Amino acid sequence: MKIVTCIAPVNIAVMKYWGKRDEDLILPINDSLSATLNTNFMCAKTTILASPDLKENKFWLNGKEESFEGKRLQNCLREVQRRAKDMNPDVLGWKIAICSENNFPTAAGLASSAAGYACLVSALAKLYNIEGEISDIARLGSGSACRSIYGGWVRWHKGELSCGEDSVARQVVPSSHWPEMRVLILVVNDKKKKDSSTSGMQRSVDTSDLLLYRSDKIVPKRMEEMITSIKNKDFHNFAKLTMQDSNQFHATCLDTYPPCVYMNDVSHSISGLVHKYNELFDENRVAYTFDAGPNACLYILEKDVEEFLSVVNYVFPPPEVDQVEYLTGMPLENRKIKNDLINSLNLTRNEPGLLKYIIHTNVGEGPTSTDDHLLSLNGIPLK
Ligand SMILES: Nc1ncnc2c1ncn2[C@@H]1O[C@H](COP(=O)(O)OP(=O)(O)OP(=O)(O)O)[C@@H](O)[C@H]1O
Ligand SMILES: C[C@@](O)(CCOP(=O)(O)OP(=O)(O)O)CC(=O)O
Repeated sequence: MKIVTCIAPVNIAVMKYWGKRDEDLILPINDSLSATLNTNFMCAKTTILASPDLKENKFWLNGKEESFEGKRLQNCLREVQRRAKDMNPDVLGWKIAICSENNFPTAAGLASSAAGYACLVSALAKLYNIEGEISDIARLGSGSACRSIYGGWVRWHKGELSCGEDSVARQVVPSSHWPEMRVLILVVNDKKKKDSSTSGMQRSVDTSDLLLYRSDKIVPKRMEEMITSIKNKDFHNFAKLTMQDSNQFHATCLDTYPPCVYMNDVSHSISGLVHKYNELFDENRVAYTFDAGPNACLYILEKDVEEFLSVVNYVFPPPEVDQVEYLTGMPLENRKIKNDLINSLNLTRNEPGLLKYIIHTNVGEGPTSTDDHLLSLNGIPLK
C-alpha cells in the first residue's frame, strides 16, 4: 500500500492563454504568463492511495464521487504511468483511490482546474516516483494547470512540436523577486459559470479573427515587455500590460460568435474604479485582470492595499450578513473608510453585497506534499 498527498496553488494569468491548436494534447496558440498564488487561502489538496486490496479505481472531488473515466484524468494518469513503467512495477499494477478538494469555489472562473490538475499530477508523480518535467503532464489535465507546477512568475511556452513535448511551463522569476506584490480577489459571483473556458476558447478559435491577430501580432511583443517590467519591478508598466491583456482577451470573447460574455456590470464597475484610482495618482497603483468569469483579480503593491481596500469597501459595501468571513487574509482594521480619498475620487456607493467576499493573498510557491491525508488506508474519504 502507498499513500501520498499534495497541495497545489492556483495561478492567475497576466498574459492570457485562450485558444488551442490541438484539443487533445492541449497545445495553446500563444504563450501565457501568470503568478502562482500562495496556497494559504486558495489551493487544491489531493490524496492518492494505491493498494493491492482496492477492487476498483475511485475518484472523489469536493466530497462527491465522480467518474474515474474522465478523458483528462485518464490522459494524465496514462502519461505518468508510461513514464514510471520501469519503476516500482508492484505499485503500477494496483488500483488507486483519488480524493481531492478545493478550499475555494470550483468551476467559477477562479482557476480550480489549474490547481486541481497540478495537484493531481504532482501527487501521481510522487506516487509513482517519477522525476523531472511534469508541467507537460499537468497541461494534459487543463492548459493553465502547467503553470501551477512552479512558484513565482511562470511562463507557459506554447512550443512548436506537434507532440507537445516543448509546450511546458518555466519559472521566470521566483516569488522572492517581487515580495511586495499582493493579490486581491474580488469575488463577484461564486456560482458555476455557464460557458467553460474549454468550450469558450474552442468557439473563439473557430469564429474570432481577432484571436489570431492577438496571438500573431500582439502576444509575442507584449510578452517580452511584460517580462522586462516584472524583472525591473516596474509596477506602472506591469499594470498597464496586465489590464490591456485582460481587456483584449475579453474583446476576443466578445468577437466570438455567439459571444462568450464573462464580465458583468459589477466587473466593469471594478475596472472603472481601478482606472479612476490610478488617474488620481497619475500612475498605475492597481491592475485588474478577469478570467472566464466576473470575478476581479487585482495586482497591487503592499503599500497601497489598505488605502485601495478602503475605496473598494466604500463603493461596494460588504453584505449585511456574514461580515466576519467577508475579508479573508487580512485584519479587519484595514476595512476603515478613508474620507479624504473618497471625496477626491467623487465616488458613488452601491447597495451592499455586490461583492460576496474578498481574498487577500500574495505570490507563492509551487506544489508541496503533506502527511495530512484525505483518505483512510482503506481508501475511504475521511470526511
Ligand atoms: N481538485 C481538483 N481535482 C481534479 N479536478 C479538478 C479539481 N478542481 C477542479 N477540477 C476539474 O476542473 C473543472 C473546472 O474547470 P473550469 O475550467 O470549468 O473552471 P475553473 O478552473 O474554476 O475556471 P477557469 O479555468 O476558467 O479559471 C471541474 O469540473 C473538474 O473537472
Ligand atoms: C481565462 C484563462 O483562465 C483560461 C484558462 O483555461 P483552462 O486552462 O481552464 O482551459 P483548458 O485548457 O481547456 O482546461 C486564462 C489563463 O489562465 O491563461
